[in-house]
Amino acid sequence: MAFALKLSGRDEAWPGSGHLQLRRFLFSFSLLWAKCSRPTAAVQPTLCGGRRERDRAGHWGPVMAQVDSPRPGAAPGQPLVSKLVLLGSGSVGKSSLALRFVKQDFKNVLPTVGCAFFTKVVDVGASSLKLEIWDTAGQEKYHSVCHLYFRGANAALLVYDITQKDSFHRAQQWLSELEKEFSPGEVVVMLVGNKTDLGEEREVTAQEGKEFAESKRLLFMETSAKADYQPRSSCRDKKLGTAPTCRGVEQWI
Ligand SMILES: Nc1nc2c(ncn2[C@@H]2O[C@H](COP(=O)(O)OP(=O)(O)OP(=O)(O)O)[C@@H](O)[C@H]2O)c(=O)[nH]1
Repeated sequence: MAFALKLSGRDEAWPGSGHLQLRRFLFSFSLLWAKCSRPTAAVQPTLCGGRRERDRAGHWGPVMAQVDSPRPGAAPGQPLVSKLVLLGSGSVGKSSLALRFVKQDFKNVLPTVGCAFFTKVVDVGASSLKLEIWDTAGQEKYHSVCHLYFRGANAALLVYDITQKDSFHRAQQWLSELEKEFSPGEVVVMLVGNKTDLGEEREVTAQEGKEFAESKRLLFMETSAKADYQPRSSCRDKKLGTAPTCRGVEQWI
């Protein structure tokens, strides 16, 4: 697939970058994945705190407080496995974010065809985490097949381009799609506003993104795959900040 070609799609060692912003970016991603990791054991435990009802306000969103440590049942030394899916309109930067994450690189990439898949093993605290990353094509013509790829996901990044209001609305529609596919609390969702380096062309304020994320109880951050920028680490979220995994990763960075 196109993205597999673009990114090679193979396991890579955790890069030992000393770049603070990159670390924050990776920290957020690692934490997100760690929050919803599952062991490679044959019988998997319920993911992300299990199936939950909507709360009193009718919110649908991740219940993160329950998923702050590796799932029980993983054999010592065995990596946890987590499936993460990237969703969003075409050209919002999904592949670029993945490329930044996997290879600490940014370059012009071709539009994804269908879906691309690759893996990466990272260390989070004392545990290893094998990330199965599914980068879906954002072009409308691939919309009908995307739901095939996010089935079984533990986490989803809903990516929009801060310079394209439409892409922000589209990200909200993707959330509705996820709601049809998953039970409340079954998947951790992060809303990601990308391309902050194009601030002068901004059409979606950080406040708008934050407010929507909060209204749906999603994680939220803004990024720039190009500038390697992630100013608002979701890991500073109060709930997450007290989680053992978060503390472990904070020590590590
Ligand atoms: N300025 C800027 N450009 C970016 C950024 N991230 C991605 N781009 C550019 O945006 C365009 C689309 O990036 P992709 O990563 O292919 O976007 P995508 O969401 O994967 O697109 P599809 O594969 O069509 O779904 C490319 O020209 C990238 O170079 C960013 O943070 N800042």
